[in-house]
Amino acid sequence: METKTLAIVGCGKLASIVLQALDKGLLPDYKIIGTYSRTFEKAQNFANFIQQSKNGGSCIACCSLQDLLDLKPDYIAEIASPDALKELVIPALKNGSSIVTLSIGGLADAEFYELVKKTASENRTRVHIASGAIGGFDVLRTVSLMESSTVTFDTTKGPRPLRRTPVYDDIIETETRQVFEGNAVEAITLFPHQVNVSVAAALASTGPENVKVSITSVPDYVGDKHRIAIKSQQVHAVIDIYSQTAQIAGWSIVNTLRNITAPIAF
Ligand SMILES: NC(=O)C1=CN([C@@H]2O[C@H](COP(=O)(O)OP(=O)(O)OC[C@H]3O[C@@H](n4cnc5c(N)ncnc54)[C@H](OP(=O)(O)O)[C@@H]3O)[C@@H](O)[C@H]2O)C=CC1
Ligand SMILES: O=C([O-])CC(=O)C(=O)O
Repeated sequence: METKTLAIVGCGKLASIVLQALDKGLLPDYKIIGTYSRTFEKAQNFANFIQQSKNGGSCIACCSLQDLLDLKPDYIAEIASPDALKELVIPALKNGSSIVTLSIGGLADAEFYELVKKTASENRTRVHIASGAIGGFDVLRTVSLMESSTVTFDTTKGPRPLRRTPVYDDIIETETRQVFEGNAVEAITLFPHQVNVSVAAALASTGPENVKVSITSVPDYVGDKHRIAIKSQQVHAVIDIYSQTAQIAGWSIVNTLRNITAPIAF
């Protein structure tokens, strides 16, 4: 397999897992040639780490998204935010770069999603939706091909990640409450950093407008628990995933990158 060039957009907590994977030799088919983040110093720290890693090489810290695009990477790992994905996805695909993304919420709008599909297809590029903190996209997509289905997405969280959101109320520090019920488009609009997973599951199945999402807050709850249920005439599947931290999401970027170049793909 020919080596692919990779650039990272968003040099935060989860992106640092990609660097760990590089350093451990888990990304042998990639050269990370560029980094970009809202705060230049973070992009610089990432680039320095990559240059010093025994499995790294020359890597440029970029001052702007355009500088990163000018490097013409084969792949861009977007690990920043749904707004960053919205900003970069069309120019990147037109530039010949495929995207691996964690901020799937940026694709919740149906019209924008169609434009992304069309742009990728016209430019022979692709968008890879990382499984993030969930899984089961294979079942969701397969059942959706077979027959019509209904899909629900239920999340349990502690009050802490909800503190700076519109649904926050002191009561959730001491009492269990359902704090949100709506579809996946409404969910990601209210919680842009919390429910990318619901948009991902929805895009894999019946669509963000059609998946019913609920969020329940439980006092002192640590981590996130997600239950995805798909029900059709022939199949009923329930996917339950608990994770204590969001690290699984960072590792899912690594897994997606490895799958892209692997002789056997899952
Ligand atoms: N699908 C999933 O399961 C999950 C998805 N996520 C997504 O992954 C993203 C990253 O999470 P995490 O690493 O924990 O977050 P962090 O806040 O630790 O890292 C995000 C980084 O991206 C940078 N950034 C934010 N917006 C932009 C932008 N517009 N352009 C360039 N850089 C930007 C930040 O800025 P700065 O450089 O100023 O620090 C920061 O360094 C989340 O925002 C969320 O969208 C998160 C968890 C699970
Ligand atoms: O970490 C999680 O469980 C989910 C999350 O933040 C997201 O989907 O944005």
